[in-house]
Amino acid sequence: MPAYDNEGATISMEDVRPPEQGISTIQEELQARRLQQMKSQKSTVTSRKQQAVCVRRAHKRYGSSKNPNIILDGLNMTVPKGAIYGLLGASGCGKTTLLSCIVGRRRLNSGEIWVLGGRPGSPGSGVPGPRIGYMPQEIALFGEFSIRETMIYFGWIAGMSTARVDERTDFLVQLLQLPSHSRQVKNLSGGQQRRVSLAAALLHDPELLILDEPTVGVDPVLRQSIWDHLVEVTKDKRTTVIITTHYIDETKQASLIGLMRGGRFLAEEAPSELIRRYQAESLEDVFLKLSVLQNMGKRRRSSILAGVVERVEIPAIPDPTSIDLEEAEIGEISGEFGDNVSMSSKGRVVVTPELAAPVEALPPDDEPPEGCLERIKPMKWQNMKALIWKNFFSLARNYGLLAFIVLLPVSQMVLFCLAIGHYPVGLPLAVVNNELGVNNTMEPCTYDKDKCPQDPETYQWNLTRFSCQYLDFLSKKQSNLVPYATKELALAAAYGGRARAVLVFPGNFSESLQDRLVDGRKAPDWVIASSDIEVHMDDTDKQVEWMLNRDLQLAFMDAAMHLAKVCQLPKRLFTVPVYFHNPIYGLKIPNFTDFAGPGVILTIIFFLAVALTSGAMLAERNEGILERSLVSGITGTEILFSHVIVQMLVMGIQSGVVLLIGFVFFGLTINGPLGWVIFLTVITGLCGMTFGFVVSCLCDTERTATYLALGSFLPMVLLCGIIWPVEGMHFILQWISYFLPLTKSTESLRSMLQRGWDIDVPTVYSGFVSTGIWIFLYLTASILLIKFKKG
Ligand SMILES: Nc1ncnc2c1ncn2[C@@H]1O[C@H](COP(=O)(O)OP(=O)(O)OP(=O)(O)O)[C@@H](O)[C@H]1O
Repeated sequence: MPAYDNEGATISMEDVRPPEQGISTIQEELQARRLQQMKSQKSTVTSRKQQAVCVRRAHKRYGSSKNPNIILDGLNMTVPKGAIYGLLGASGCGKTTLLSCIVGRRRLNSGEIWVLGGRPGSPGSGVPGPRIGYMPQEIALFGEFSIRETMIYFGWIAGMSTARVDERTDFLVQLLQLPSHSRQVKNLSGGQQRRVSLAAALLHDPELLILDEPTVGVDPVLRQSIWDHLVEVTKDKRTTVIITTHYIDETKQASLIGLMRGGRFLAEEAPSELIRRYQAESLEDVFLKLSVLQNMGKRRRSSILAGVVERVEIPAIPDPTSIDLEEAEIGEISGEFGDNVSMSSKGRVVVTPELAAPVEALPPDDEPPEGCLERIKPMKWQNMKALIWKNFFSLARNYGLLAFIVLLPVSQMVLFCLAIGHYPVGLPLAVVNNELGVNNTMEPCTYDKDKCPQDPETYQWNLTRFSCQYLDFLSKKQSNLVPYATKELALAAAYGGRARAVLVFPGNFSESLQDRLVDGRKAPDWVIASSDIEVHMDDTDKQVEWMLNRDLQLAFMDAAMHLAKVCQLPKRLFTVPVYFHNPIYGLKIPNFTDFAGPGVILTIIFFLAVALTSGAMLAERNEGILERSLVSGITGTEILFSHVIVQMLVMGIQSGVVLLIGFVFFGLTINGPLGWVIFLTVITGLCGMTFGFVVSCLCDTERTATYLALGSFLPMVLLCGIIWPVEGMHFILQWISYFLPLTKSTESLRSMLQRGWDIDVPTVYSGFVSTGIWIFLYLTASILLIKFKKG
């Protein structure tokens, strides 16, 4: 009767026992079941709640439903209170997955789990929480912490006083032969680190100890003393232990052994029972026999098996009425062991009578399903204290990170202030000045600066070499004027990339200009044409083209004003009749650094916070520390808020550094309220931090987090009005831009810094409001992701 078939490689345990014995045992068993059904039963749920751990019909798969990787396939497990339960199985068979479902960190796809009388994760169950001591497979410790600090962290979470932690630490250091408590975890050997991890699980004397391979890298003597300790703590039945190990023989001291294979238990028996049934000398022998069965491959017949396993019995049911009815129906032990062999048996789960716990007060029944918000638990002071302390010390001990925190914003701000927004100077301009004659490149372009070309008596004008006057003023803005003999040569230089613009002055430029200005009505077209400066520009670089254009026009205005001045005429007589007064806000000479400064400051603070926070969170998660903390009873909300508190300090330092460099050292304009400027900068950092939380919750690895952070960086910089006004974007992008976290805050900061506006102006306060909303959204998203993104 194969209950589990693996590609036709099923070997039933019925195949390996004498047929008459198999039949009689089954008949007895069926009769016992019928009897049991007729007897009055304890409630199934109540009996399950009285076990330390009870798993029923557990199904768990990874991957999509189309391509599932089934890990638990209808698994049943019963761990009585006070037992040491050895969970064995081939590597990758799902032991860790089962344990993380038990501690409430992963959810089953279907099935039920009771842990210490409650459902993991349900209110009042205490699981996850200090009722459990969990040692995960990874080291899951802070490398920078000493042994004592590690114990203080986990002890505080478990609600212990520091004095009690010290007392227990002394005991555990001795028991587990650890070095001095002041040694940093990162400087310990792998085996020592595992023992510290075990000590952290044992520290608070939990009701249920879940130890995932605690004896890896531990010498046999110490391994024995660990087992002795486990036996000791389970003596009074207050503590239950579930332990996974690859050292099979050490589990002979366990009360029960669960052999996992193919998503179910192959056997769940007392070790002595297994040894008896397989008539083996030791557990190693039992497994050796099973391994031989495995090696025999896909052959079904018991003739082969019989040679190896002389006689295999179905375990008797110690007391059929002691097992709940539903369990009896599904209590078939089935599964496989090894790669090719699967076995099934009508065996019973052995519940050793002496291990059955006395009836005691049980946690309240599970409450009806709650809404998302109700599931977010309030923060506990003891947990916050431990987390803030841990975050602060992790930071303070990491000198490289500290240097990064301070030096990165410094270098970025210095680079921005030095590199961005300044006027391009020294651009090569090709000048063909035909006013100087054929030898125009040789002849010095001079003019009498103080002489008015108008005769003071006759008022006749005699304007000469105005081109030189113009070039003199132009050279104050752009000094790299290169003379060329002909227009063709100058254009060739521009086409060859050796000149950014070509200026050509006609031969009679000054004369024609004079005719045009003095009596424009009589000026023929050729006079108008030859009074123009001919300009050919390389427009590839728009920024350069605009600045050059402005210089060329301003140089003419300056030269004309100078002419008016020396002739004692009204200063603006010859200028374009459009007069620009001092700007209402901002500087008369446009400064791109001032325009981009606010956006760049906020971008630096925002993305540094994203990088730091997501990096810290992912490191914590990938090293297993986050998981372990969550199992210890810390909530996602507490983790996030503790990071917020410590990162606020970092944010304060970074904001101070960035603002100091920008405003004090590089003199960026600051006309507005400094307090609000600092506050906006800090809350933008906070917003970045919360975005970092979302990134770290969404991504599983640092690499994907980096991609996501980088992927959001460029759109943010492009669309938030940092380097280009939002009004100049496509109207759809303008809409998108208004919904991005840095748009409103950049505009707000710019208005405070350059316009000097205060918080009561809508443009200013909308930046604060928008940032606040984003913080709330990001924080809520991360809390929900931490809460619900399991397994
Ligand atoms: N997060 C995950 N996503 C997808 N597959 C996973 C995930 N975690 C584990 N698995 C797969 O589930 C299977 C069971 O893994 P698990 O870690 O539970 O095994 P295990 O019995 O504890 O192994 P070992 O003894 O080597 O620690 C493995 O095939 C593993 O690759």
